[in-house]
This record gives sequence, structure tokens and C-alpha cells, in this order.
Amino acid sequence: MPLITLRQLLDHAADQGYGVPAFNINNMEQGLAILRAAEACRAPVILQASRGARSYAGDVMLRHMVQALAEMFPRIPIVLHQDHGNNDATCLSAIRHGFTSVMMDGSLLEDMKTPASYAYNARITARVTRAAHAVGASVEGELGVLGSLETGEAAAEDGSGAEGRLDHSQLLTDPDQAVEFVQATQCDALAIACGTSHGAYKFTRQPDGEILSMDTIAAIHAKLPDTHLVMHGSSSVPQALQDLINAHGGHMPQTWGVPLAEIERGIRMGVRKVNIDTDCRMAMTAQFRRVAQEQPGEFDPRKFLIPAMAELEALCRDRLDRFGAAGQAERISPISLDDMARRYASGALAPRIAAARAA
Ligand SMILES: O=C(CO)COP(=O)(O)O
Ligand SMILES: O=C[C@H](O)COP(=O)(O)O
Ligand SMILES: [Zn+2]
Ligand SMILES: [Zn+2]
Repeated sequence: MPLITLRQLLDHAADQGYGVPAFNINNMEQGLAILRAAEACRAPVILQASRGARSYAGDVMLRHMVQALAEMFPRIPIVLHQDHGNNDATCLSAIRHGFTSVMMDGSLLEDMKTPASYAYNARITARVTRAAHAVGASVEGELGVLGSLETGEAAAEDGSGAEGRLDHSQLLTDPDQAVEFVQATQCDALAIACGTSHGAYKFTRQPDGEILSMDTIAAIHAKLPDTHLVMHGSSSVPQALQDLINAHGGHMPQTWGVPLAEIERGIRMGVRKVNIDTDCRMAMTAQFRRVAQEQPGEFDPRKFLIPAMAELEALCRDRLDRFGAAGQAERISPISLDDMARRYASGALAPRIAAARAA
């Protein structure tokens, strides 16, 4: 089937009460593993490419790769989403290359390091949303800066993250401002900050409410019950993968990610898109290390990539299952971008925030 939009998928997920993992993709092996998982559990899926992925693989390669996946897995609804777009050009060029959805991350300036003002964020997100909706594509905005409530820092290892120390007011999305932001920008989905951060080193202990603020999500959902919320930095950093990496020559200091039970709780509170990259990286790397150590004479890359794909497929299957996306694929028939554009133009897809105003 043709690629579908994020908005169509998340409206369905909200209606049926499930969440959708958004897996980052850079190459064919990740694409095959993710789609094999989706096919096995009959789930829709979001593939997202960062700016780093676009320069690693190239826009033409990514476009054709995802088209090939859609052709190979015709029963699976696929969204192709730009992860952390930093300006209009990144988002609009993604749409030109066949992405059906973009994230305009105006919580940081274009350098993706400097926290931006609310006014800047609202202005650029509204502008990108107008342009994207004119051609039927969806937009995810972000309010609040991702970073650790333990240290006040964003993970430096990753392509997108604030530099310097942040205070609690920056690290936790303000629910009232979230209402204002959705109204001002008309975005389709809202990424929120609640103490998660990108990369493997999110928490120095099993997180509790002090350092992973699920209450923030509950408060935003209470004010914006119809807005699709997005959790970034949602890898669980499984102990088994840390152990597998470390047992085969790796050196990852002990760390904790976002417990799956907390993500499941988030899904019950309006979280519809759950961003996972680090876990996918760890799954493949663990198998690369295992094969390299157990078979030091091996030099065929496929002998590394085949078990790496199997490990990633198992991880993706687990997430699609646990978030409730399994079995949903056949319930979705694609709405074209042109039709989505008409629906936006008619006002039918405008954010519903009356309940928030009344509160
Ligand atoms: O949020 C992400 C991509 O936008 C990925 O987060 P992780 O680093 O936790 O996988
Ligand atoms: O935004 C976070 C993702 O993990 C993408 O990372 P990347 O920029 O290294 O591809
Ligand atoms: Zn951000
Ligand atoms: Zn992210």
C-alpha cells in the first residue's frame, strides 16, 4: 500500500487506544528487520530518519529503500517521518523526498544545541505546519527541552541535544503552554519533555517519579485529551543487551532506560508515538560483537548482519506487541496526501482543544 501519514495513523491509534513505536532507520538491514517484525505481528509502523540518517544513506537511497519496503510488505501501513527537523528546509526537502510526516523541532535553534524561546518555537512550527498541511503531510512539534532531570544535561553523544545545563522549567513541558502551543501551531502531534533524553545514558538508577515525570504527561493529557503525545528518548536500554555487549568485549557502564511499564502507562495517558533508536542500535551491535568475538576468523558481513537483524526484529516485535499496535494493520486503509490536504483545508483536522479551554 502507499505510505500513510502520521496523522492518519495516530488518529487510529487514539481511537483504538494503542501506541506506535517510531524506529529510526539508516540502512536496508534495519528496514528489513523492522518490517519483518511488523509483518509478523500485523502492525502498522513508523520509520523515522534523522538528519544524520539522511546524510548517511542519502535522500534518494532512503526514498527508494522505503518504497521497496512498502512493495515487499504491501499489507503493512508505513509512515516515513523526519526525526528532529531543525528548520523549514529540512522539513520541506523531506516532504519532497516522499516523507509523509515531519518533526519541526523548534525547542532548539537550528544548530540543535541552543534552547529556543517559546516565540521562536511557535513561529517556526506554525510556519512549517501550514506548508506541510497544504500538501497533506503531518507535523510533530516539540515543547520543552529533552534532558536529564538528574544532571540537567542532554546526552551529548547524539545528533540532537541541548548543550549546557538546563533547569527543571526547561526540562518539563508546561501543560498550559502546551495548550497555547497546539492552538498556535496546529501541529498534529506534540513531543513533550518529561525527563527522558536521547542515547543510552538516561538514568543512573531505576527511574522513579523524581527523574521520570509521568505526572507531567498526565497533566498535559488532562488539558489536551485529543492531542497525540510523543515520547522521545524512549529506549529501555535492556539489561540483557547491555550484558551481551559487555560479555563480548564492549564497555558500556551500567545504565537505565525508560521502563516498558512506564511507556505502557504513558500510552494510557495519550502517548501515541514512542521514539526508539538506541535499543535498535544496541540490538545490532550486541550481535556484531558476539560474532566478532566468537568467530574471529569470520569476514563475511552477512554473518554479522543476519543475527543482528534477527535480534532487532525480536526487539521490534516485542515493542509492537506491548504497545498494542499488533493486529492493527488490516484495520487501516490509506488516505492519500491529497485527501489529507483537503481535510486540513476544510478545517476537519484542526486540533480539538475546547475541553482544555473550559478547564
Ligand atoms: O527519541 C529518539 C529519536 O528521536 C530516540 O530515543 P532513544 O535514544 O531513547 O532511542
Ligand atoms: O534523535 C535521535 C536519534 O537517535 C537519531 O540519532 P542520529 O542523529 O545519530 O541519527
Ligand atoms: Zn528537541
Ligand atoms: Zn528524539
